[in-house]
Amino acid sequence: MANFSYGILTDTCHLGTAQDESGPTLKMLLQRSYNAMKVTQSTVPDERNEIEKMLLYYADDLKLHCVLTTGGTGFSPRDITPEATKSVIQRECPQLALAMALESLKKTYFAALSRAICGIRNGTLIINLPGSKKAVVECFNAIESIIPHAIELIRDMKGKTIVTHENLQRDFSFSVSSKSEDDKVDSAVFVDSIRTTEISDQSSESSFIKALSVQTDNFQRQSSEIDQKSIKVEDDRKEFSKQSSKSDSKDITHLLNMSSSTMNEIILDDEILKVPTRKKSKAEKGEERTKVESSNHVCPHKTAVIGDENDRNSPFPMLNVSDALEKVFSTVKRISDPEVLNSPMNCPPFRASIKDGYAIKSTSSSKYRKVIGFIAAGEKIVKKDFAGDECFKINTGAAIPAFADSVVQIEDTKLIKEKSDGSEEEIELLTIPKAKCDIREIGVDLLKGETLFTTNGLMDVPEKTILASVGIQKAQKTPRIAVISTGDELVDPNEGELNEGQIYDSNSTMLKLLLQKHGFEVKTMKIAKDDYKSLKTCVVSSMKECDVIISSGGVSMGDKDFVKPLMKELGFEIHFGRVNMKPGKPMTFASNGDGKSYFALPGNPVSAYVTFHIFVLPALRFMCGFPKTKCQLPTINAILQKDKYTLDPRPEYARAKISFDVNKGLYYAHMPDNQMSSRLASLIDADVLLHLPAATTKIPSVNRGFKVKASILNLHFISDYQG
Ligand SMILES: Nc1nc2c(c(=O)[nH]1)N[C@H]1C(S)=C(S)[C@@H](COP(=O)(O)OP(=O)(O)OC[C@H]3O[C@@H](n4cnc5c(N)ncnc54)[C@H](O)[C@@H]3O)O[C@H]1N2
Ligand code: MOO
Ligand SMILES: [Mg+2]
Repeated sequence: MANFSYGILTDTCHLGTAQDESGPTLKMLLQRSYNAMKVTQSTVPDERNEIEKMLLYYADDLKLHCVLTTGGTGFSPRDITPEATKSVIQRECPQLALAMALESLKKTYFAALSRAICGIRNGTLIINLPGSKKAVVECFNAIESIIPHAIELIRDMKGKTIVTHENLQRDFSFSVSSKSEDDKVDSAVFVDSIRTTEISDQSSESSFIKALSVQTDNFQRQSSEIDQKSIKVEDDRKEFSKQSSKSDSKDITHLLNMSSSTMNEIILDDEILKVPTRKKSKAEKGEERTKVESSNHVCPHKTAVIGDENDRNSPFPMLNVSDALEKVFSTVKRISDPEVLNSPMNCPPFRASIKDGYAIKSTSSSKYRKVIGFIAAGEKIVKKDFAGDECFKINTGAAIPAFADSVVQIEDTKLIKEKSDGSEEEIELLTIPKAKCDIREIGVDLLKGETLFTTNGLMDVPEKTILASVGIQKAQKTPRIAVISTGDELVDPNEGELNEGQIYDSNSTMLKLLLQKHGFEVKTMKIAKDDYKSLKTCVVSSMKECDVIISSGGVSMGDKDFVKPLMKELGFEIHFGRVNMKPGKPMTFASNGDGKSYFALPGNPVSAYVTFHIFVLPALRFMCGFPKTKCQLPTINAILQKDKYTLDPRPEYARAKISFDVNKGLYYAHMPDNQMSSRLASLIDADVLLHLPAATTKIPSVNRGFKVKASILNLHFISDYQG
């Protein structure tokens, strides 16, 4: 995301004598959500011309990308921010104000008393927000994800616009596909690759242009603000439309990604085809899936097809990873508002010596100084006055005597005389002392009242350490998490021997340790039997204690895979039940009205490991207040060191080792052949997850030298240094 410049203008009318909390909160939100580096903040009195002047200054002189006002939007005679805004904007954006109003009205009817407006002046987006801190947070959250995109549109940043717009359209997006499995994957991959913005590295040029073409078509239809000129690559487009037009309407229906509301328009090569909305399956209606699917067998070649009552395919549309992740981000709730923590004390709280040496008076010209005392760290401040030719021996970190103004380090002195007990009596200064030398002044590290940092639930070592340094004890605020393993075959590795047909439960250990590794605690851990009642008891009791449930197993097509029907029965909305990824296809995510999130990971251990990193970890970090940009695993680009790898029809997260060529500054990915999702051994030495694209008819495999994005799994992610 580009780093845009923001302005915050607080109308002081609502403040009275109180301090402005909304402005700083807003600044924090901008920094947290967009990593905003440039935020200009000021307050204005509730005078219309003053507000207008500041808005003009922000827009015309500073040319800020976006200005957010807080306060002055109400009904009282002093509330004139909307009027001031109206007089400077050239184009009004009423739907932005509506988006905020709709969100606020969910919280309180009093939101109807806001007259906030939004609009554009030249290249600057101006947004009125209410005055109260709480309302500012609510309104900002309502439009958080749309502001950068709005700016891109205003500034006519087309390249970015296409990518961002596609992200924003996730609820209405879909992958256009054709009859053959390969071709279907082909177009889905293009859409995914462009959406994840890693276009240039991994796609061939024509793939990229083709993807851009598909994207552009969709995008252009939905935004009248955007240049209508389409990007055409004739050959690719012809082939694409030829394949697409082969599909009958039933096929097209199956291929729609119906992740949210009923999408019944599909845009295909300049035509809008109306396709019938698919009849809901019993499972989607919340009826027990066992009745529908108890004897299911699904042909593996049709895994992306959405089933209905007449066939045995999964009724859940298969989302691509980026859409599924966006769904997670837009569903899970931040567990606490960010809070600015200020230092309750000065650091250091007293003048401290920076060196082991002598505390002296720099005002004295005496070369020789009598040593009249010894001051160690931790001792009280020596308050008594002393003569210019006297000094105190002092240790690093000890309090400077009240009447000393300088420290001379031991190295710059010479011992002249010792007492009979061996202690120092007189020294000679070898340098001319300067005032304030080697003294750490009060508050030089931190001033009382100075901002320490903005909290999020999950504090890292520097945050926890700085709190310790000022004596604040603050508990982490992380979600309460339940981990549930499902399966009749599972035996707790700490208990009992295996009988025939049984295996040890390794997912519980894995998920617990992964959560702990990333700073989260597990509140409850359970193993549920593969029967509906046992699973229900387990989930219901976990829901009482926890905000997040992470289960593994029981989400695929088996007649004992009860997780999805149970979610329905317990009132969860299933946001997705399949994802186009390998491993991890049956990955499921649901939430309920009480703000509980349920991540149902596939049972295969490696599938659970991968889906944890791709979905659960980012969600938990997001809940704790991290900006989206800091929720996912960090990535690098690596060069594949493998002669030929046949790509899967699904985009694959392959485990690989990384070596680093120190001279060339390049990362190389070494990928073992056996990537089976049951093979936990593939995780040993796995430094990264490679993002391998799905196979297409044109690119069925990748070779040595293929540049691939890789998500870093471990702190020590370089197994070998070369050169
Ligand atoms: N007809 C179809 N069958 C399957 C499909 C499909 O699309 N159609 N998808 C396959 C994929 S992909 C995956 S992944 C698995 C996911 O299955 P479930 O989430 O339903 O998990 P289970 O069936 O309960 O178990 C799968 C596998 O994992 C082992 N397992 C489960 N829990 C644990 C644990 N805690 N520790 C260690 N190992 C565990 C379990 O024994 C099974 O071997 O479905 C495919 N099937
Ligand atoms: O996609 Mo499943 O997660 O391979 O084993
Ligand atoms: Mg299963």
